[in-house]
Amino acid sequence: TQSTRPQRLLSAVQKNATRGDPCSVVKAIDQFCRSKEWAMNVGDEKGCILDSVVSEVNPTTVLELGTYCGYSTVRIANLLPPHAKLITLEFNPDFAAIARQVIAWSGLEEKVQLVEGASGDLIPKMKEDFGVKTFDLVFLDHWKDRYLPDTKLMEACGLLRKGSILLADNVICPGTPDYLEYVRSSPRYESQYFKSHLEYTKVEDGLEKSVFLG
Ligand SMILES: O=C(NC/C=C/[C@H]1OC[C@H](O)[C@@H]1O)c1cc([N+](=O)[O-])cc(O)c1O
Ligand SMILES: [Mg+2]
Repeated sequence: TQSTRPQRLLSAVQKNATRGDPCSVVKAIDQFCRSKEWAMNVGDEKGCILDSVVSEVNPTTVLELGTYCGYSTVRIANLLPPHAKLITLEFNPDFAAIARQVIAWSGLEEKVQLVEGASGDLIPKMKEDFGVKTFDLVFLDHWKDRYLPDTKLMEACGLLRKGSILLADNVICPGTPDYLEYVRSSPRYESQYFKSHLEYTKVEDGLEKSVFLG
């Protein structure tokens, strides 16, 4: 039976990265995606912008929407302070299974809670089932047409506080026009665009950082 791209990505991590070394896991995935097969990880260029935002926010509670193979999960978790936690939601069980192994290889499983399911179903359960009050940082990287409805849902569920940061991938490519319009025009957000490129390509893409003003 044929292997899948996520399975081949995991094999590359297990072959080329050192167990317990998150940076070597990130490097191995980027090398695989540049030299072997493109995959929809945030990548090294946008990854540096992600790192700088995570370091600046220094969050205690982080939500990631769209785990895929766990690349950005590892990047974020690697920068978290000791008792901080990252909850990452993934709809696709095959992706989730690969991501668990990538996260384990990096040695960061203590900081990460990967939950399988649809963001629209799981977000309303964050307070009661996951003991979350509010999120300091949310990284949006799942279905592009879910960014806006899920943002409105987080607002409605009281999961954002004054100063909570939303960081959204792919606001240009594949693009999230309704989300971008919302965070840039709403008086409840202060937004900033970080111009970059679609992972492993020369195509323009970027990250949108939005501060919730309460
Ligand atoms: O669809 C993208 N991400 C959403 C992922 C969707 C899939 O993973 C989460 C969900 O379970 C679904 O199975 C995407 C697509 C491109 N792209 O260039 O097509 C680039 C990116 O960075 C992306 O995050
Ligand atoms: Mg993306």
